[in-house]
Amino acid sequence: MKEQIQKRLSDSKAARWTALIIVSFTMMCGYFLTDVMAPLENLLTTKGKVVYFTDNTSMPADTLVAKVALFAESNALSSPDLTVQKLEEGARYQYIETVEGKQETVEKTISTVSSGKGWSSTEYGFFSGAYGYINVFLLMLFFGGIILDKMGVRFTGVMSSGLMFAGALIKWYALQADFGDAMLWGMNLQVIIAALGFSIFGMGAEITGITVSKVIVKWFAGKELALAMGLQVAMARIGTALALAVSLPVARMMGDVSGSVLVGAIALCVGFISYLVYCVMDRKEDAAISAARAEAGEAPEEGFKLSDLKLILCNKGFWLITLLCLMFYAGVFPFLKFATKLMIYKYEVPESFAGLIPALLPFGTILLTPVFGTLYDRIGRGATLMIIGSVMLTTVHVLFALPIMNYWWFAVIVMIVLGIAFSLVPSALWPSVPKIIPMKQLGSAYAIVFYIQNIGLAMVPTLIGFVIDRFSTQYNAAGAITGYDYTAPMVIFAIFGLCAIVIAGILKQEDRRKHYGLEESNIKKK
Ligand SMILES: C[C@H](N)C(=O)N[C@@H](CCCCN)C(=O)O
Repeated sequence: MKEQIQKRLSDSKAARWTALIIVSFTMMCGYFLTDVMAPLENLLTTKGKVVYFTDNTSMPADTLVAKVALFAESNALSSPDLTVQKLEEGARYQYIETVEGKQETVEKTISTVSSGKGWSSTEYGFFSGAYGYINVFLLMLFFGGIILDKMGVRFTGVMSSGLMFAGALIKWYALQADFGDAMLWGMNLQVIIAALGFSIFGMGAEITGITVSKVIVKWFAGKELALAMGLQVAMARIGTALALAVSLPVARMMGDVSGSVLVGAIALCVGFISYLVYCVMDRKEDAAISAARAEAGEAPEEGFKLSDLKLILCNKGFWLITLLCLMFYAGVFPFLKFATKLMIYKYEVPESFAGLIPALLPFGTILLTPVFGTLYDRIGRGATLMIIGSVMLTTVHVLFALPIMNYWWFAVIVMIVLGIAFSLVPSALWPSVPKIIPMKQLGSAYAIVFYIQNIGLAMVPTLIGFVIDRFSTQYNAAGAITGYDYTAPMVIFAIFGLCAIVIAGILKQEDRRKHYGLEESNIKKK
């Protein structure tokens, strides 16, 4: 038996960590594209051009033109003959601004000018939720799990990472093209085509996600499984953090939001190639497994049967993990899509820096997810970690909802707490699935968890976008938007957190009854 174990490629530390890095890189590129539009919400929902000044403030271009004209008129200066088209980077303009109740003449220099798209918050919410539409409504994620268990990680991974790339290209095409006023289903045609691209991308990203999970279990079962999953999630978070931090600067530099998506599409092309490299390793690992089995006189492992689905679906522990995943992630990923604008309007952070505060969230998790993963590997307590994380998530959303402490530093502290919660739950949740479901059904099991989770990822942004348009947007007498009150959307996010606490509590009880081992360590003593 010992000899057989030595022959597997995954028994080489270097080989299994290399495999992990390669597949995690592909996933990281996917996460970059997933959140690349989040910091651009303000730009996407502004009509016409937006000017960014060197002092990191910004304003719609037509507002600046009007203010400059008004300044010239009230100071009896000759009219500047300025139009939005004539605004130039590096040019200085004077106008009147109300600072702390007093009117002051300010002089600002334009840093960059970018094109807004004039989407409504509902359109932005519809577009953000599109990530999950094909997965949920066409059951593609569900079928993706079956394809994974039937066809294996090589075929499925190549197919899904190819879909991510194709979806990103469609999204980029939609954003850089001009569709004029063309409408479909009551929405701008650009929104619909960009959403189609994002849906295809989302299908690829989720199927790649379950494939990568199966790859990690294949190489790390009985070894550093939670640490490996934690590191994969940490690399994914680097993708999210980079998206939140660099997306707006890139869009400003390239003069249009499509520039950031193009960078993501290029990264995905590299991610696709890196998965092809993993396939070479996987083929060798499979050959080693088959050879070792033949040598030991063992029959090849039985394949996945559709009847296996019943075993998954009848497992109460599995459903609790799935529902916890739905509620917890509904409170995090959709929140990130709206967090930059929350920073601008509730905490008065200049738009140029506003994306950096939500970016703290994934940055914190880069370090903490593997740390909590190691903790779970060594001392267990998985169900407890999930309860603590859910309590933190709820507290954070309640704090964001309350009309108190509207200071940027408070938002930073709360975001760091959210980062800890966002490390605790994923580092315990994902390695707990193989404790409840056997390896040969794992692809389908992860697919069902992801499927249910995607219902939240698809519907919650749409719901929040609608709630912001309907209940949070404040207007002046002339009908222009003056600000946003985020109480209602944040209360909705807090409710998801509350549900997560209840479910995590029941899961811990169920673990005590069924002995899944969620509170036990992962590393098997030899
Ligand atoms: C969005 C995706 N379905 C997801 O849930 N991703 C998780 C990581 C899943 C890792 C499973 N081994 C995340 O926390 O980003």
